[in-house]
Amino acid sequence: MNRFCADIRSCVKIQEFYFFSLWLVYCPIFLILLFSVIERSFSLHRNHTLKDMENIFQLVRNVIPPLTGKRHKGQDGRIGIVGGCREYTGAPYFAAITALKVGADLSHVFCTKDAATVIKSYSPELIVHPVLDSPNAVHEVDKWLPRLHSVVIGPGLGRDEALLENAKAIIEKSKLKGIPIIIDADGLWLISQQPSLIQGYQRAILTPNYMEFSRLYEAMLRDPVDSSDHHGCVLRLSQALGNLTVVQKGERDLISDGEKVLVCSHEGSSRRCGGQGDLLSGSLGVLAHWAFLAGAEKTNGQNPFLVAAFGACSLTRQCNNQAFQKFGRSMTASDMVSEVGTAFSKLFET
Ligand SMILES: NC(=O)C1=CN([C@@H]2O[C@H](COP(=O)(O)OP(=O)(O)OC[C@H]3O[C@@H](n4cnc5c(N)ncnc54)[C@H](OP(=O)(O)O)[C@@H]3O)[C@@H](O)[C@H]2O)[C@@H](O)CC1
Ligand SMILES: Nc1ncnc2c1ncn2[C@@H]1O[C@H](COP(=O)(O)OP(=O)(O)OP(=O)(O)O)[C@@H](O)[C@H]1O
Ligand SMILES: [Mg+2]
Repeated sequence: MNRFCADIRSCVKIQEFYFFSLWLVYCPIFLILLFSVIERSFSLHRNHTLKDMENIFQLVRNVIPPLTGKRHKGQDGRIGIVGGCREYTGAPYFAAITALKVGADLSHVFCTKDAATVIKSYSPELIVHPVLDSPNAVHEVDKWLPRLHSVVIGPGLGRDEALLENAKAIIEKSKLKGIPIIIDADGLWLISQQPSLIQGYQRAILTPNYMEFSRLYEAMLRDPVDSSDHHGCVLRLSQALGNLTVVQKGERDLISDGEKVLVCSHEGSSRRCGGQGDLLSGSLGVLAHWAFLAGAEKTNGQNPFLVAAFGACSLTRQCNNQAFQKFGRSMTASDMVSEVGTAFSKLFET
């Protein structure tokens, strides 16, 4: 009986040993196969995304006007910035100077009287109109509109009722002339109070940050933002506004015209100082004009405002990346402005 039990025990041990050796042989093979499948699917996804990004970069390159001796001052862009009040003089400056550094020929700022001298003193390159709080503000800006290729409404505008009323009338005048309009900052505050002002005007691009997006979304969809579905939210907001272009800024920028969602995750940095969105809206002022002018052939049939927005997001993030490498934590929006030229060449001219 003892011997019988010993036989059974040794038999069980042999079986255990057998299964253990099988496990030793097959487990690594299984793991290698599993990892190779996972690796393959990730790298396929990565290649796919990189290829898509490269295609859109190429479309941005296509719309950039070549620098030739045949063009006269003004042809590459006359951009208007509507914003700048007693409290905020930095925001319209960052937007306007970025427009120039991206390649516009002339950059106009329409701001309050208080802000004008301050903004002029930052830069002799800007043309500054101290009209926004004057009784005939709308007429004063309207005089210039036929000469402007795009307008950026909102950086540093503030929330004074009279200024918002003037901004509203300037948006209406710009729409009548078919001018591309970029709406940012307090301009978005105005739109979230009165969405019909811009609804259905497909030459408009809205550039909300996190907070501005939530306000707009709640105003239009009567629901809070679904934080598990960012793509769906930006798509729905664009659709609700009549398929105009929405750029939701954040860790990744999501850009939608209600049909497509482009993602810009170009490497920036973790530094979140104020003014970065102003660089984005200023550069978008120029790129929207260039893409709109270039026509469908140059953008391969893609919505020109999607292409422009992708270009502006990539450029802003590249400026952020370069400035952060130089200055680290002390980096500010002015340091990013200094990087516009090299960032632009690196992304679009190499
Ligand atoms: N140098 C200058 O002159 C500059 C002037 N500027 C001008 O200032 C004006 C107001 O613009 P704005 O962006 O500060 O106003 P608004 O939309 O109310 O947001 C404010 C609140 O939103 C929140 N918040 C924001 N992001 C968030 C996030 N990711 N995740 C979560 N929360 C987030 C955050 O809330 P908090 O953290 O404080 O609770 C924050 O306080 C406008 O004219 C603009 O052009 C700027 O351009 C900067 C440079
Ligand atoms: N978490 C993040 N990581 C990387 N980049 C970001 C992040 N958040 C925003 N950005 C980038 O910073 C730029 C400005 O976005 P932001 O949300 O700061 O705008 P904003 O609040 O309007 O800025 P401003 O201070 O000029 O008003 C965009 O180009 C965006 O891509
Ligand atoms: Mg902003």
